[in-house]
Amino acid sequence: MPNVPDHVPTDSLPGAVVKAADALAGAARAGIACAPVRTLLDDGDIEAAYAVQRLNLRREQATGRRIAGRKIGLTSPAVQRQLGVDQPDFGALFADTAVPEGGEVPAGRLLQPKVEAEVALVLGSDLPHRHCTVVDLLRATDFALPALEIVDSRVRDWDISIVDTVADNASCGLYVLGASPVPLSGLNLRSVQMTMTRNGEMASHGTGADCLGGPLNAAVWLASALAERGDPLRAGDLVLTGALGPMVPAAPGDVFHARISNLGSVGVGFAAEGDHR
Ligand SMILES: C[C@H](O)CC(=O)C(=O)O
Repeated sequence: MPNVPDHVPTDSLPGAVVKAADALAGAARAGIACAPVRTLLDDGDIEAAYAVQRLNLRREQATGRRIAGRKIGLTSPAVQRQLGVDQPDFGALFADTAVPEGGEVPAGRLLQPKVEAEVALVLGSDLPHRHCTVVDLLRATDFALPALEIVDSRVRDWDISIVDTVADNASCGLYVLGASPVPLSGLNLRSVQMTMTRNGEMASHGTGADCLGGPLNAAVWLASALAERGDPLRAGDLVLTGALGPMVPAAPGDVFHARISNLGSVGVGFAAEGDHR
């Protein structure tokens, strides 16, 4: 039995949900990816997968970790093709998973990292409406930033279905924010162009429109989905709106830089193997 905090009650949850949550939490703790959890849950049961996600988030919060915002995943056709899924999902971003702009990801911190570039939004007001509109979102957003999300999977070889990735907190790993916040006024996020290099070579590109037709559409979808579940976005939340282009696997020693037009640039490195600072 994996060693997971036992002070979050699980009595009211189906056994399969607890078993899947234990498998993913155990994999994260041991640093050894597990078998897909879709075999434990009913085929395509996305709500059960969100129940798994919520249980493990509650367990982490019970250890003192703080949720700083949300990520949207699987927004771009390129990423959907890479993973064989056809709908967006969401997960939670912990405050302690932020990497400073230009910083380095320590060796061994993640199991199977991949990097993607996206638009981040920071909210100045709550978004409590089940039918959030673009206007609600525009009024609630303080500023945008370029971001790198370093996704990771606790499932062996990224052998994931939508159920696996939702259960696994939408494959969250770490994230990096650019240094200069940009107000939304005058900014057309649909038409921004993203290019990302790995070790100086072009590795991924896309446009704002590649993210569910525009990062604001993705954020509206998220705000409505969370309000519907009674856990709305709040003032101060960070939202990673989803990849603008394909994810790129990261190896020790790699350096990534992304530029998003009108937003700026953001970069991160991966420590060389054996460099466990
Ligand atoms: C598997 C991840 O959710 C991919 C992601 O973060 C994205 O598409 O964005």
